[in-house]
Amino acid sequence: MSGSIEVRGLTRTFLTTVRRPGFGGALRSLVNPEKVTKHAVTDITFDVAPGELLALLGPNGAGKSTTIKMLTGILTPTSGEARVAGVVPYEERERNARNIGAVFGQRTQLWWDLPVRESFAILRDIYEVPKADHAARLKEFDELLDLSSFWDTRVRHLSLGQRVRCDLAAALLHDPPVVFLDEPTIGMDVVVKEQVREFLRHQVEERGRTVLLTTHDMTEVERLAERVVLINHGRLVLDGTLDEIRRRFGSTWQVRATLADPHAAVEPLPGIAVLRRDGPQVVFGPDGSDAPTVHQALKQVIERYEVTDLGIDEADLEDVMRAAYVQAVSPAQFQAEGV
Ligand SMILES: Nc1ncnc2c1ncn2[C@@H]1O[C@H](COP(=O)(O)OP(=O)(O)OP(=O)(O)O)[C@@H](O)[C@H]1O
Repeated sequence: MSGSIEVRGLTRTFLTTVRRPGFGGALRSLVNPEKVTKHAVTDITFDVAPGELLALLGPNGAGKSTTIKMLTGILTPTSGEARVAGVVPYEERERNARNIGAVFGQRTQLWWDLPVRESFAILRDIYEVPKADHAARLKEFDELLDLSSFWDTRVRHLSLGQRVRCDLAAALLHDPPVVFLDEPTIGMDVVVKEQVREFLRHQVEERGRTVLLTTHDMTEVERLAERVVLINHGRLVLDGTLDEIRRRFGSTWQVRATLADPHAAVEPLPGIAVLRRDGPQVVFGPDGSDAPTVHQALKQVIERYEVTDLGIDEADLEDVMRAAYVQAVSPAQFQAEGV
């Protein structure tokens, strides 16, 4: 089954009541409530290919969770449409549920008062997973997530990291082609975070699952995603690979090379300027909007010059994304420029 995600002009508004200040205001709101329309997600279009992991990024309140809720069938869009593994999620909720796994890092979907293993058994029955398949998957998940040391514990007594690992396993026990993860590693320590990332990488690379992930953790994005979609105030402002985004917004890399021949002539390379030269020490930097990524620049420098030592300084992804948020004010402009 193809695990693609197709999103076309997806829009969701909420009608909310404004509370007027003070006691008199509260009374007036009761008698004559003032309604305002909140635009949570506006005209969002993107695709996720089968077997791809896409990071959906944006500041607090940007509309990430609302988007995921529409794709998991929890919310119906105001307009636009979406297909997940060929199914319109909010029209065929049950069919969609069989095709997807979902983990919301902030809350569990397991039975709070049951030992985890019993929750797994209930899910096996709900999804009608054959016993042998269920056992094989649990074994695989245990090897990757180390669950057996606590899966006889009630969910309410698990630590956050243990609970989310169980949530991940529970979400994948029925072998869905598409997985939605809304801040799965929030609040975890670095060791558990890394374990979860390794697990996710395995699910994408070895099992071919399609993953849509939201996170505020740029290390996570760097480790897991090749492509990101950035939304701000409910609108898509950027859709591109990390390389493209780094090239466009992270133009602060430098390559420091020590030449074998201190007198060698040094010239600029395509998209690469010579920033400084001091004997054998040469510092290269990006030149213009078509500058290569730092890794491509490194390759060009090594191919062109004989060097005895190399170093790189690169803007970290956090800086790059900050620049992207600030600059991506006009979605039309960036789409026109093909970013
Ligand atoms: N049920 C609702 N009723 C009214 N407004 C809502 C509702 N759900 C979300 N919103 C509003 O829609 C906007 C988008 O919210 P959403 O939760 O999708 O953002 P988010 O990008 O997931 O944020 P965060 O990173 O903080 O989780 C926010 O302004 C939020 O207040």
